[in-house]
Amino acid sequence: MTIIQAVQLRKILDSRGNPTVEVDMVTESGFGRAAAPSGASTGVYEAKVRPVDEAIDDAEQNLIPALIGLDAGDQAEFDQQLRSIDGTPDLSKIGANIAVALSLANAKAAASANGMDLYRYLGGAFIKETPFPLGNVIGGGAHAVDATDIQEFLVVPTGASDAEEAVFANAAVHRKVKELLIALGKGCGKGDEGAWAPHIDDITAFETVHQAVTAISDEMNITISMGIDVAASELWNDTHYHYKDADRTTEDQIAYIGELVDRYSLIYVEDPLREDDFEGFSDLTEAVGDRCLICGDDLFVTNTERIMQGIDIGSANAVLIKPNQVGTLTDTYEAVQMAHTHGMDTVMSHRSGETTDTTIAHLATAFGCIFLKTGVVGGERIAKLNELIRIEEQI
Ligand SMILES: O=C(O)[C@@H](CO)OP(=O)(O)O
Ligand SMILES: [Mg+2]
Repeated sequence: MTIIQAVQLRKILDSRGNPTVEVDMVTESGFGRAAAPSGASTGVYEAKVRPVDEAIDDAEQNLIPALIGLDAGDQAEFDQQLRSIDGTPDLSKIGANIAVALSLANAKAAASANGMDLYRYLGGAFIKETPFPLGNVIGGGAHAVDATDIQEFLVVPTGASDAEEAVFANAAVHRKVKELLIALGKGCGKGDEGAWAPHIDDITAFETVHQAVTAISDEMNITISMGIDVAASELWNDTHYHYKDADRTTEDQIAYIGELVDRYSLIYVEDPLREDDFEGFSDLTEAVGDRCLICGDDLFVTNTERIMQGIDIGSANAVLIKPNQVGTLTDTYEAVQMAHTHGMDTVMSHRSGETTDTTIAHLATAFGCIFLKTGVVGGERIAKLNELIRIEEQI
């Protein structure tokens, strides 16, 4: 049923118009398709992507033949094969883009051969809830030109009764933000992930999102909370965090983020400090971790060794999970397990360069992540949000 019979690789478009890899995997009675996403604000410790054309050529000659005949139902063995054929710690030989597309397609082929949806196949019989969507409504940083310094101003309807209501609440906030920006004379286009990308300072962005959240909370009668992804490595210039209106030392940055958490009741802060500053993260978590999730993205890069380093000194209370940062589903699963075992929450996340692949909605549900971070609008974002709604309907 699950013996791999054929694997096809192809180059497809991603949401930024760049090429990416898609894999079709066929087993005796199953089919799985998955595509690799890509980041703009990538962490330096992420697994390494290879240029698509050469990576596909190389894989067709040197990798795919070794995968034919393997059992897609044995995910750990499949991923181990990828790792041993690659032979590098960062998957730079076969390319993490090839690896992640193969690894996810393998799981989907196995699920399909078993006549199951991926979330059920991976999550088992006791899965009974989906995560809530966490989406950015204003953004800048590496995702838009001339917009905010902070990369993502996020919202999550923590008081919604289910994920479907939450998805629509986020969309309503996104619409309200547009209205408020136009009223400010700051009407604008969107960044890579569908968030508004106005030419405003960060505090104006906070105030605008806060106003939008308050209005929609009242209208829908649910609590909607705010969060941010600072993507601080992008602001760091060796000595300071460089904002358009200020330079902040690490101490200043920790104090500033702490103030923002209290001023805007932020429940989620991702990458408040640069990707090597485990200690700075720990100081911030100590200060506000009782009321806010401090989440490591570039800090942890979905890598168990780095997550363990953070656990040892209390760097964070949440881990961002991006399968393509680490390259295989087995490694992704182990990262989630390590986080949960140590009392940390996990947030499954899209990348800024995406396709209409919906796999992360299934993974987030199967793995018990608290949030699915995947934008609010835009075809490649709503593909995942709509899949979340379908999954919720089934469980
Ligand atoms: O920083 C992030 O969390 C991601 C997704 O929002 O951005 P990118 O994919 O560009 O790394
Ligand atoms: Mg991030």
